[in-house]
Amino acid sequence: MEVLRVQSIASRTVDTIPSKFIRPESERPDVGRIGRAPQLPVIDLSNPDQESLVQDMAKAAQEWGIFQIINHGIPQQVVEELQRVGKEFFELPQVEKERIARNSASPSLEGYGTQLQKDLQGKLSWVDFLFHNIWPPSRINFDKWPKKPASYTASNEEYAKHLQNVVDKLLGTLSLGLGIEEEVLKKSLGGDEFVYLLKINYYPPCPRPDLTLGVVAHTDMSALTVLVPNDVPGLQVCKDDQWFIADYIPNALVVHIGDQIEILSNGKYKSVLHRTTVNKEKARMSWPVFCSPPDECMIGPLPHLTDETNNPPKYKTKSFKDYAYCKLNKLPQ
Ligand SMILES: O=C(O)CCC(=O)C(=O)O
Ligand SMILES: [Fe+2]
Repeated sequence: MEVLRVQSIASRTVDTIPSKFIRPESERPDVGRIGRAPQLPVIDLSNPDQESLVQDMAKAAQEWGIFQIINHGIPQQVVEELQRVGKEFFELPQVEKERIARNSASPSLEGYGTQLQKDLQGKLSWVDFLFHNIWPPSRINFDKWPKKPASYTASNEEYAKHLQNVVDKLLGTLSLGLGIEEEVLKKSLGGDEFVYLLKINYYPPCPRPDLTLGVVAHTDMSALTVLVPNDVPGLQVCKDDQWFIADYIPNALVVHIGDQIEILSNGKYKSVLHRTTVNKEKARMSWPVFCSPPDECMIGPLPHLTDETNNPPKYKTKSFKDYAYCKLNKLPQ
């Protein structure tokens, strides 16, 4: 069955978009009216003063649930390679991309595709994507990795190798920020079985960016997400019930706190509500890596952080697999 991709629709539309992409007025990005974020918190991962690093990151995770990291140790050229090969993949002829299309009948998210979640209004989003795991090796299925360009595999493996150090540092620092031992969050999330799922979002240019959204408002179901953006802005974040346009500084990585860390922290850290807008002239792209516990891992508020009388658990304990099933099917948790 042929699936129509947003990229193909975009290449045929000049000044209108199909009605399936038009969001109800209350959901439109409303770029003219909403505010610009003062600046997403910036965390310097190379800060030698551990105490201030811990405090700054914990504050950002509590107040925003999202921050940018600089001096993260991933060489710029490794990030640029990741971007280059991903962009080249999306610029291939459609038949080439369809070779690794996601099988919509399979429970796996991996592969090239369009629209993942059932939208309650039956609306579509202005984005195509590619999903595949990049870590650990036991979770990698190269059948869903592009064969073109030829350097795709090496560039993604190199990025995954560097990313692990960053993720370990983030988890360690966030643990200390909760007043618990450095290794607790990582251990609770499956330790070395922690799964890194790369997504590439490709938002084609859109003649009516005022009417549609790239990704609709959501929180990530991961534990945390580390994202490389391209140079086209479009991320909006919700803080204290207000939407803001988020600006980020060049070469920073954007870290989202996801649902699993909100749950483990018993709500102290916030899973950020966010969405994306699209651009009239340029393709926007982003490379989030969703870092999540393995399917059978049980996640609930950490016993270190709760007590039945003063601070009872605010969330149920359940396997990540059950959590993900409810989230993707919009069922109560
Ligand atoms: O493109 C972005 O900046 C964010 C994408 C996103 O939120 C997602 O894919 O979950
Ligand atoms: Fe997201």
